[in-house]
Amino acid sequence: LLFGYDTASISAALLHLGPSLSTPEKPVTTWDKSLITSSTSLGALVGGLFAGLLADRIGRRGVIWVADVLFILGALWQALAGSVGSMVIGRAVVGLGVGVGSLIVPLYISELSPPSHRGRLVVINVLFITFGQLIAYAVGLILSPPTLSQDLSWRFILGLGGVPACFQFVFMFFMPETPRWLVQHSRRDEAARVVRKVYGDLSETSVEKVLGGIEQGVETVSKDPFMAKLRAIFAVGANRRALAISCLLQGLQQACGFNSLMYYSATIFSLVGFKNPTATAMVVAGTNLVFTALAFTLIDRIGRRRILLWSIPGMIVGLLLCAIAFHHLPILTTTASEPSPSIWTPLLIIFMMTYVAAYAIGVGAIPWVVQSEFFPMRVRGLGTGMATATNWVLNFVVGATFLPAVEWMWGGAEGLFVVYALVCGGGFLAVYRTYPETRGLRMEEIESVLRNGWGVNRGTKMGAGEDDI
Ligand SMILES: O[C@H]1[C@H](O)[C@@H](O)[C@H](O)[C@@H](O)[C@H]1O
Repeated sequence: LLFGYDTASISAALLHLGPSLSTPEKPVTTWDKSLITSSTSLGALVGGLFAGLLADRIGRRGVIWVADVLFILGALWQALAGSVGSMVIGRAVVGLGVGVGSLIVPLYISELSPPSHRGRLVVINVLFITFGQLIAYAVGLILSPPTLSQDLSWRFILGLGGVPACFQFVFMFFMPETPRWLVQHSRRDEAARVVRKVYGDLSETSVEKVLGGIEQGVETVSKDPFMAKLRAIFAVGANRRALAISCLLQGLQQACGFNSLMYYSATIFSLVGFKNPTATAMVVAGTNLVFTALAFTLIDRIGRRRILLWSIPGMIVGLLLCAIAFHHLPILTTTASEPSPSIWTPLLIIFMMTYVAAYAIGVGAIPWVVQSEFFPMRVRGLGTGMATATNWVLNFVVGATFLPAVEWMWGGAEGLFVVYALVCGGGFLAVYRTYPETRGLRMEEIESVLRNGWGVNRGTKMGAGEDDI
């Protein structure tokens, strides 16, 4: 929820922060706005890279607390910012929190949950990201002028991100550490207590079995120095393929341009003359939430691969239709000018909803699931870290280039949307050729599929079992 709120709240805030952060000599420019937006992604990249290492030292719970502190500090900093520079710092601090959260929360969920529930629980995480984004838009709508003055509105929209972090900070005292980390730090009794609590009615022999499995995995992991893991991830064919597919999917999730809508949809809608751009932008966030919920129900029934192969063509159609609509829409250069009524305005919303729906049902959620189930224990930390980093690097590129690209190319949003469509086309081919179906397969079966090379398994075997949690 915090990940979602803090990445999306910028959409409404961007509409109002200009006058507060401008000086007579230096008004806030498009570049400043891009920098303010994308500093969060850059912070997230750095945060994600360190989170894994920290998680092994101070525990998964400890790192969630660290993320909360960053969320709270960053929110306060943004709310009090007086210049573009200090705003960039505030957003980068929040970004650190987002990056730490984006790595640690799926890890925490997957280490704590029984393997048969892992995929769907990771989708719940994405569902909450999209819910946080919707809340951010709703808060943006409610607090925008005239409810609050222009200066107070964006300060409250961004500052409120600290509130859920305070709640989580307290709630985490009532949550357990993961059994895997406890075993790794020779706290076996506590680990047994957590396993009993999570699984409910497990017999003592089964608890021992689960703990035995964890111990085996932990042994191989802790004996490996970092360089050995690095070698293993590139030299072993199955690991290399797992890494390539995870990074490919995370890269596609961002390079398809979705977050340019998430961050800038209010700006886009105000440019094409919508009276209430934030309300209109809520359509984007709402569609994302609803179709991520649908993904939750479909992911185990239809299979990851098949959903992706439906999702990407839908995105391409949506993007090309948006490009056509942009081509026909005049761009307003001042907020005072009135657009002439045009059929393309409502059509643009419908086309964007098509794109967002197609994205949310597959590309929006599946990369997070795949990276949590593809890597064997030995390289899991490193592999998920690298895939998450790929996500944030491309998130940064898309966030930083959107406004300048639109400004240069305009009527150029259409050009950019065609570029996103081409990226999706490449993504489709890559997924079609390389990504094997893993629905219902156990960890070791996934490994054997990956060992045997690209795209060998199009099977649909059901019945997830236990594995090396
Ligand atoms: O899975 C999430 C989700 O799709 C969000 O809506 C998006 O903003 C994030 O970048 C992505 O990682």
